[in-house]
Amino acid sequence: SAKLKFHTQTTAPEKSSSGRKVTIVGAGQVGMSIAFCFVNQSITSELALVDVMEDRLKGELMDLQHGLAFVHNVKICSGSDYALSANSKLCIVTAGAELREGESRLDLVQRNTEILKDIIPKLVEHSPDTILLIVSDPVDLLTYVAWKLSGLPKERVIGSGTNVDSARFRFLLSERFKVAPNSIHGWIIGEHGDTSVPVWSGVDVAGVRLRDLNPDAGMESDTENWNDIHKQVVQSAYEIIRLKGHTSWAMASSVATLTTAILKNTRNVHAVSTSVEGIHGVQHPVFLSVPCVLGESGITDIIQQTLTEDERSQFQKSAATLHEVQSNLVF
Ligand SMILES: COc1ncc(-c2ccc3c(Nc4cccc(C(=O)O)c4)c(C(N)=O)cnc3c2)c(OC)n1
Repeated sequence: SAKLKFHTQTTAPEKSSSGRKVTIVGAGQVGMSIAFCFVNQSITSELALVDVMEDRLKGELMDLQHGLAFVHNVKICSGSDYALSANSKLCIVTAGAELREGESRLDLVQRNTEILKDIIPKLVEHSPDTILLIVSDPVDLLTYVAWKLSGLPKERVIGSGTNVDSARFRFLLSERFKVAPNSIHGWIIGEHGDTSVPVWSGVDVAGVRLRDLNPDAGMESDTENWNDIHKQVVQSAYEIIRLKGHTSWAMASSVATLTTAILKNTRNVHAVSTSVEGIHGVQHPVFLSVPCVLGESGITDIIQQTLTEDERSQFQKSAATLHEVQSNLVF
């Protein structure tokens, strides 16, 4: 059969992986949006898609591969065998049960804990040096569960946390400031979702602090109602799910940025979920989002922000709630 003739130039064996291989577990809306983002932004040249639904995976693989002629090449493999994830620098976990009618978040976290009990040990078995990035919800609790199940050092178990919340915050601020979202510093920390904490004292554009323009910004007394923006951030996930059924694009762009920081060791600072024991007076081993420096070894440093008494107490209240739920988890 017709075969290209090579003048082979090296006797070196083909390397087991590029050192920047990424595995995505979960071929749902979020997992595949991340994969599509990776292929189009050339985030990595080696991608493994792992899930239990083999037919779905095969279709997604074929559809992604058929677009490779238009972008930088990516070696993509897929299947239900976790050996496909071997030698991954980063494993992104988007798998998980969807909230069912009448189910509470606690029920969901127990079901998803069961699922992580199957997934995490297999990922670590095939990539003992990997970094885990947990996206499944409730992300702060599931990142703690993944850390306990993996046995990895805490700097290598990261939750997507409030990275998307902070991006939504910066987008909504950009609509009022009339400048681009990536020109605005704005941090949402703590628990991803309902009880996240906006750090209003940290909102600035080119060093011009919102609190210097409006000392009441973020307070109930604020006549300009800046706090409505945080309320919109909390509501937006529910609103998007009501309107389109799920969220995907912002999370995919967020994960692509976090992955780039890790693969390229950029030391960019992102709001992601990490162990905050000893931070802002938290005594328990819980995972919440704070500004973290991301590099090739995972979370190398946490930026110590100065919080107001109110921000600090909100943060500690979230920590106490997560600690309570964690103590009821069976795994
Ligand atoms: C002990 O052996 C074993 N084997 C497989 C699983 C398991 C169960 C559900 C999984 C899973 N979720 C899933 C699969 C099927 C149904 C549901 C659901 O929400 O009903 C959720 C996913 C995913 N992509 O969301 C990915 N992997 C899974 C893996 C498992 O979970 C406890 N245990």
